[in-house]
Amino acid sequence: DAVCKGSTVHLSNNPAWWNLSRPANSSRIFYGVMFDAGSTGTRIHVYTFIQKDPEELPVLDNEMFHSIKPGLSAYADTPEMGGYTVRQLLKVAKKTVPRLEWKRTPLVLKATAGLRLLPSEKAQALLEQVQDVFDESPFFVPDDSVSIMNGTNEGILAWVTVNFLTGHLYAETRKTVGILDLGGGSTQITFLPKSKKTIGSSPDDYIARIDMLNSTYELYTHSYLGNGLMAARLAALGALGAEGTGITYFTYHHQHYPVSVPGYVGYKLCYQEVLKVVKGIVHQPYELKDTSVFYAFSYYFDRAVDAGLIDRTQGGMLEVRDFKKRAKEVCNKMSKYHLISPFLCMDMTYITCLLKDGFGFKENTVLQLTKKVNNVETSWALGATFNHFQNLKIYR
Ligand SMILES: Nc1ccn([C@@H]2O[C@H](COP(=O)(O)OP(=O)(O)O)[C@@H](O)[C@H]2O)c(=O)n1
Repeated sequence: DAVCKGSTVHLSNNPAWWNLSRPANSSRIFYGVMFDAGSTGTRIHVYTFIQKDPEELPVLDNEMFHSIKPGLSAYADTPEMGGYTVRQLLKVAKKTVPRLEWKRTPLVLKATAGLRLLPSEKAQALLEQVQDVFDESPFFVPDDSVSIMNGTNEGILAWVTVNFLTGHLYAETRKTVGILDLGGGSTQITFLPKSKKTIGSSPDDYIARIDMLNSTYELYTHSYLGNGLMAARLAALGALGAEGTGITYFTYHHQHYPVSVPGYVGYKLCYQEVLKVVKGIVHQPYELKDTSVFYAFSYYFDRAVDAGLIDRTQGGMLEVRDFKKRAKEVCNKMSKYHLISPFLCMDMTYITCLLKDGFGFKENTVLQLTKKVNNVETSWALGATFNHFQNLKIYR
């Protein structure tokens, strides 16, 4: 299957990892299947792990990844069709996991902002359909395998994934990287504060403790529901009213909105409008100045590609000011960029506003834009799999 190409992870910058020789006879190979039911799409991750020592984190040997659009919430009124999309994705797991391993390979699905924002009976109907598909499958279905994940865990688990894949969780230095995730419905920020003041000056529910690899980390983390890129577009478009020129359709949360995209508003006016979605809502952590590097993915990555700031396959390093500079160019030269996406001006301006006036990043903060690290998706899904296998404990 050409779509489902696998990959092997080499963590060459990580001595603890590197020193592991090829699996001896005592090593066990096992698999984990995690579904990410996001607001804009559903994705399957099939992980192959090698466990040498039961006391240590397993080695990730391979990830098989496949995604489809739209997300489950698009089937709010036809939940059985939502179940069908999951059944289609399950074929990837059947192809990847050897038949003999099926009955001990767990299937887990976690839904994010799309289902959080639906009326609960509609969300439940979708989850029940997924549960039926899982129950009919030949795989192992643990208790609580189909659920809506809370936003705090979404941020923490993405932080775990990125720091695991970059080798930071093994290093003695306790140097880690922060993460910025911009989804369609919600957005997450998570980092390990260096200063006690950051923890002291944060609302209690912004701090979470996790145990992993014999270390405890006290993390700053928050998920803003309604501040994902599509949710923010909707809020800002409402604010801009009908002063625009062309009519276009904007589909979000299973609704098609005929919107008049402003022909020319310019960066300043656009910034004023998106600021209303951010101001007074986003908490600014005390310390963001020297928190080394932040990894930014999802829509941060996609829009940086669309705006020509980074290469789609390579990703790259940007500073916050690069988003601002390009947002101005896109908004003030709409004719050049309008063809790429009528929303690029608004999206780039929102990202700039969220980073600067939202979180309070400095203009020279470095953002590492990444889709994959060592060929594995930067997503909460890997961290959620560790959490499931009890290699990671979260306390709140
Ligand atoms: N494994 C993944 C998952 C999401 N994404 C991107 O994340 C963005 C949307 O995230 P989402 O649909 O999960 O949104 P939320 O439900 O988290 O708000 C899109 O840009 C996706 O392409 C990705 O690049 N890789």
